[in-house]
Amino acid sequence: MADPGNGLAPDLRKRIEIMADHIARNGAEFETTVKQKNASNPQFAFLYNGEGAEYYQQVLAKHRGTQAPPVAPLRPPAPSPTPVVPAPVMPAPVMPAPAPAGQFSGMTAPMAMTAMANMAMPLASPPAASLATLLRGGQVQGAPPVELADVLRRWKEPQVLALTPEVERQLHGVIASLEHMASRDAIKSGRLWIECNSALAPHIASHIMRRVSFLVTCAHRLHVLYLVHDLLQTEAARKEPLFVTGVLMGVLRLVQLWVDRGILSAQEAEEVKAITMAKELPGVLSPQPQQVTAAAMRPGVPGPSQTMPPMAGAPRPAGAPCLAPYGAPMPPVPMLHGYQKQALAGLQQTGIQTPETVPVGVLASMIASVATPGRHVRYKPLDPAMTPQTLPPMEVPTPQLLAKVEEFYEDLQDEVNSSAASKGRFEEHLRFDTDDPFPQLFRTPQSPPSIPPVVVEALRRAMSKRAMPQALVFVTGNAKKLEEVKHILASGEEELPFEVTSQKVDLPELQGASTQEIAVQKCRLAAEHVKGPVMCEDTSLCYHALKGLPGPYIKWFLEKLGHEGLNKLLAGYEDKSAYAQCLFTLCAGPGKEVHVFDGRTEGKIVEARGPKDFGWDPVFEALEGEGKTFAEMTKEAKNAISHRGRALQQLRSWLIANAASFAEESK
Ligand SMILES: O=P(O)(O)OP(=O)(O)OP(=O)(O)OC[C@H]1O[C@@H](n2cnc3c(O)ncnc32)[C@H](O)[C@@H]1O
Ligand SMILES: [Mg+2]
Repeated sequence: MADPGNGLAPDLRKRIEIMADHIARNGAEFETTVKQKNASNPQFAFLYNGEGAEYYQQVLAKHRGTQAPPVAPLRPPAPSPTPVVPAPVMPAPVMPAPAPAGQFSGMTAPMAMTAMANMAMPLASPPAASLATLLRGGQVQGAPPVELADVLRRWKEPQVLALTPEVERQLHGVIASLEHMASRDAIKSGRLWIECNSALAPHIASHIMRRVSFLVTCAHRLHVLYLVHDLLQTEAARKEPLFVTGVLMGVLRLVQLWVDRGILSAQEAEEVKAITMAKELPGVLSPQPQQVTAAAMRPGVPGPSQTMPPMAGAPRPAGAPCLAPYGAPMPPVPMLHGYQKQALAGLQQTGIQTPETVPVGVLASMIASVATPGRHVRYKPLDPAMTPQTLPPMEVPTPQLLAKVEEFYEDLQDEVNSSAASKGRFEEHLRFDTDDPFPQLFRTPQSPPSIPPVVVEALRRAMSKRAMPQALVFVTGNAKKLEEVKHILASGEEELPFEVTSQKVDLPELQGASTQEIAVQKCRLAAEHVKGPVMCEDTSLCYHALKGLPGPYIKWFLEKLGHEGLNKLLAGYEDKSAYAQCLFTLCAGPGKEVHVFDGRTEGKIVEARGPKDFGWDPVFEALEGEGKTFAEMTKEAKNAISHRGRALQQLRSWLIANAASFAEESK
């Protein structure tokens, strides 16, 4: 039988294998929950018989030691507020829950949970538990409903045990450090501090529990909860990422993690959930404002309207004992269970609820009721190992794409022109207002942005330049030629869309039937030598009287006869006319086609005049040279009419027009 995993993308296979492993270990309810959470997530389509479903069933069956069921098409479960609750599979640990092992055994689960209950504000619902049940806020089938009064009877607040002023001050600092942000560092250093003071764990726990009630903002309370959570997590010595979204979901998931780690029993967790979700606590009276104030003014305890200065201990009343003996009960503090807006002194008069005045549990319930399932996306930091660290290579734009870009801008421009009531109005969009640093263009919503032609042109050039080979090598052994070529390219109106470099190679002086043939052969040799795109140049001086000779062999004639000899060649002829010919050749690489560009300048052979630094320049007087030999002319004047200038102009135009295809050919 074919392996259903074959053909799946490696990351999908991996995802399926991990998921199957987790589901096999955690049971059907876990699977149900994961399915609900990922109903609209295409990455988990295999859960509801999308891509990879067969492989998923196979891996799952292997884990479970069963036969994979046939994959029938299913629809992803629609997120429902009242989903079907499968039978729980996790055995509920025996109560009371064991305190976490390790040095911080003094911080019992009930203590931590009582602290949390204070933060979250109370009340009831059913017992028993599982992750699925908790997350769905549902009730386990057949389980009796939780009696809230009963829960409260069993979950008593622990006694608040006195701390030394110094420890109290330090604890104050730990909690204050979480006021604005539960940063990883703040939580970690808080946990380390608690672990260092593990001998005082029960005292610290009870102080945290009491203080949490008085923290002014819900966020601050939540941050302290994170600290408690971190502590318990570390104690349980197991790390696993949270993957639940939303405030309430986060809290409930936290509770479930504690269940998973044996810190809480499932029963306890369900009770905590009941308390967290409750809008009111039965039979718990709201404290009188003065009680709260009195409690708030207790040594080291900030009042409800006080903010905690970092690392600052509250003043101790004069004459008060510095330190109650460890373990000695402190005077009673008011019960602060339940949703008690009166506890927030100064705010009860307004009747206005703000996030700061609504306790965490109530706020979480509100958010849960308005939040659409699946709308929240859990924040997940990017994993650098899975994130590309460099940009992908830039695609070379094709000529068609470039044409489309230009077309687009043209259309845009047409649109602007036609939508403007008049030309004048359009121009107004482009005008800068002297009082307004921003041009109208960027302010008028009805006018589409106009891209100035100069920008379009620059863009086109930049793009076509990028499309060019890295360098086009001008192969020549003649420094004077190179100098002229550079000069001509630099002074041209249109920039050559690639970078010209040069390489001095003395190629063999070939002979052939025609100047064209010689030039083509030379260029092929050059491309072989450079192993890339090249351009070459061959110059001839052709006497009409001698039927084109010396032509391509002018180099030898010049070397052997000099300027005088070049004149003497025509001594027997009336016709002193000649033309200079330049053949530029271009080749994309070894074995590629050679393109030839032919430039000519008519003139006559005269006695040498002018500087003698470049070939036969002193003896050639161009017809358009106003009586001057090439040697007597300025560089600009010569290049404007020269054989070289003309051939190079043709080459430039061709390359600009065929930039992309030449680049493609040169690959
Ligand atoms: O390496 P390559 O490019 O072949 O350089 P080269 O000096 O060998 O040049 P040619 O084979 O094209 O030979 C042409 C001869 O004409 C000379 N020459 C070329 N262009 C010239 C110009 O514009 N004016 C005067 N003399 C020129 C050049 O110095 C050579 O003696
Ligand atoms: Mg040569």
